[in-house]
Amino acid sequence: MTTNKNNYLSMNNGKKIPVIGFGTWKSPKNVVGESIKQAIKAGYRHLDCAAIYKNEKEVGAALKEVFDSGLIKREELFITSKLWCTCHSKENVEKHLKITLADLGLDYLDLYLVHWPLAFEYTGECLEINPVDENGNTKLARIPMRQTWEAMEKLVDQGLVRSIGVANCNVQTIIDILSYARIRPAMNQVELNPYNTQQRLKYFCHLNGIQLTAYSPLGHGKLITDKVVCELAKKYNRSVANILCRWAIQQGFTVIPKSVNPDRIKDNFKVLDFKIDESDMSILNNLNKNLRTCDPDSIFGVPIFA
Ligand SMILES: NC(=O)C1=CN([C@@H]2O[C@H](COP(=O)(O)OP(=O)(O)OC[C@H]3O[C@@H](n4cnc5c(N)ncnc54)[C@H](OP(=O)(O)O)[C@@H]3O)[C@@H](O)[C@H]2O)C=CC1
Ligand SMILES: O=C1CO[C@H](CO)[C@@H](O)[C@@H]1O
Repeated sequence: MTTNKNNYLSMNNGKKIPVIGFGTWKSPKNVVGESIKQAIKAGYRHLDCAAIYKNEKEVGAALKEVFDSGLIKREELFITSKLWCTCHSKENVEKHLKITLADLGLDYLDLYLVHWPLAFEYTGECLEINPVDENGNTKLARIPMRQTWEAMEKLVDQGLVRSIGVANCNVQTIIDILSYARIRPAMNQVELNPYNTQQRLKYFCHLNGIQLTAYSPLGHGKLITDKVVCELAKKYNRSVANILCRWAIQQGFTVIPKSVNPDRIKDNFKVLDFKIDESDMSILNNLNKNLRTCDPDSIFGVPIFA
């Protein structure tokens, strides 16, 4: 087994999160388990899951195998999951965390995130991405973020989750949460890559002690063919994915590339043993075009970043 060379970042509650994690969105049910096992063997100690990815049962089966085989202990892993937008009411927050825990076969999560600062009508235990009315408009629910956040805080009190945070939050939404939070968000997981550098959000989160996780670090695959990044990959004798993940780590973010390909899973982890020069970091930052792969306007018809 590969030696665990994970580096960690400290969150505002003193808990540590490995800087390199493993994404699971769009990992099909029949391969996600194998990819989780390969990731753990390659050295990943941080797994990024979500109820809406609809593969948590399969992730859980793989975790059971690795725990039962003695390959790794539960406490050596940092496991994140996320509350979907249809489950924001105070009753549903605890109910759906417990469904996620049962699916993953765990008795606690290291980090539970509110997946979007958006509340949709409840669709029952079978989650829908966005329930729509007869005109195709997303059915929003009148549930203030404060209700959801207070329910998230209770999960920490009960010992069901070690840390809580948010995803896809802009500066304004975080200011709102900080105005009533008893437990401050430890993490904001957002789209971060050289096409979407989010400098203002980075500055704000840093000032307020909130760590950032870079999701879609490869631009959901789109950045892999970028000419500038390909040139830098040649210069450093690294893969394009390595350059992109290293860019995120050097900004102080945790990063969660996804792959179901065994060679890429191994390669994407090799980002802790080289450094990109400051001048090349600037070249990467200059690629910014505020491009969002996960644009809530196109996914849900709700332009929350406008
Ligand atoms: N909080 C949120 O709202 C969101 C969270 N996320 C999280 O972030 C994770 C990562 O983001 P994601 O959008 O999946 O996209 P990534 O930016 O990680 O890119 C994944 C894509 O790149 C391919 N790929 C992976 N490694 C390589 C490589 N070394 N060379 C070439 N191609 C590669 C993958 O294909 P293959 O599998 O075939 O290798 C896949 O198509 C998600 O899986 C999820 O866990 C993502 C979006 C939103
Ligand atoms: O994590 C994510 C990926 O899948 C979801 C559903 O399509 C996205 O909305 C979300 O941001």
